[in-house]
Amino acid sequence: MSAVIEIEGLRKTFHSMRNGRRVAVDGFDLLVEAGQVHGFLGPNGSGKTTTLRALLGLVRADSGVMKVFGERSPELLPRVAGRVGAIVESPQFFGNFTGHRTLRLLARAGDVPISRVDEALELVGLRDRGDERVKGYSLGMKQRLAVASALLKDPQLLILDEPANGLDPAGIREMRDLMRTLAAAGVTVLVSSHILGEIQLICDHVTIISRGRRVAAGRVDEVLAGYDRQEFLVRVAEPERAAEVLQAVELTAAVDGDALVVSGVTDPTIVSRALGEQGLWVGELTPLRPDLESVFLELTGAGHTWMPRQVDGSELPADDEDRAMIDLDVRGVDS
Ligand SMILES: Nc1ncnc2c1ncn2[C@@H]1O[C@H](COP(=O)(O)OP(=O)(O)OP(=O)(O)O)[C@@H](O)[C@H]1O
Repeated sequence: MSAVIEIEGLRKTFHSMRNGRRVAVDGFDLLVEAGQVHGFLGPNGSGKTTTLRALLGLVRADSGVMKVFGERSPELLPRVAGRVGAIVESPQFFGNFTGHRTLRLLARAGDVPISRVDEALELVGLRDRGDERVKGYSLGMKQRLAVASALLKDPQLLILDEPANGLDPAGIREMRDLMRTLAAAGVTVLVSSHILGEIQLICDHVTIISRGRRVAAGRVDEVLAGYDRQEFLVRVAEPERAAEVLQAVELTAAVDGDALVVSGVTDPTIVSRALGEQGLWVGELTPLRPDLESVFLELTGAGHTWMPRQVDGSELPADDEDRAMIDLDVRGVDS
């Protein structure tokens, strides 16, 4: 699979009179391969926008190597710019223009055939609303119009910074469907978000950033599997006695309300057999799979004291700040 975006050792420091020196991105790596819908996940202020801006040459990096379609960015980005659509800063549209007119103007300015306007509107599901003024659009429709503007040149790579920000669940669902449509059409998508449920539903790959550093990367299912504690929820009469029975067969069992959470279960029949032999009949035995939310909380240190680590197992340098509570939006997204 060919690399579409490669970032190695990106570092960016901001200096301001008011806040002094602030390291926004600190030796960050990212690899996005062709055909991926890649989630770029991190809490507020973790460095996502700065990374994307540096990649696109909107802000100058201190150090690091960045490539888009194999070309050094930002120096040689113009060579591949025609293959890249990006929305990193929300575009402002004229409210009095229709969606169609807005895109026609952008198409002319970008030397794109006007026939692409209808195609782009169709892709984002605005074909029927293209003749309405933008000021009458919902926030979700405006976001989709922004995506349509990035799709005008029929890009092979689409970079979207927080496309679901501020959207209601219906808007998020529309945005998700749109990204799936684009992926099915062969567009590689990099989408940043701090909404975990969204990334889990939309993306096949994920890179998690915390305080400017990569703390995990890989296929979403593999990242999740790395944090599977082989836990099961067990519903049984007399959960306290059941916990003792399971502890006697060297399982870790904790009473949770009227049920038990048992960890380290390699074979669930061991649980049902051990309990059945003591006359405790299992009413429910459900695997508790980790979701991105719990993995994210572990990796970024909230609520846990162990060190965040990379997917390759290497530890990151100790830094108390990494364990600080983070401003995390754990909104779920209904499918
Ligand atoms: N122009 C700037 N000047 C000074 N500091 C900045 C600037 N841009 C970003 N930062 C700081 O860099 C850090 C990373 O910010 P960034 O916007 O990249 O995070 P983010 O992950 O995109 O956050 P969010 O999810 O809230 O958009 C933050 O501490 C932020 O305050």
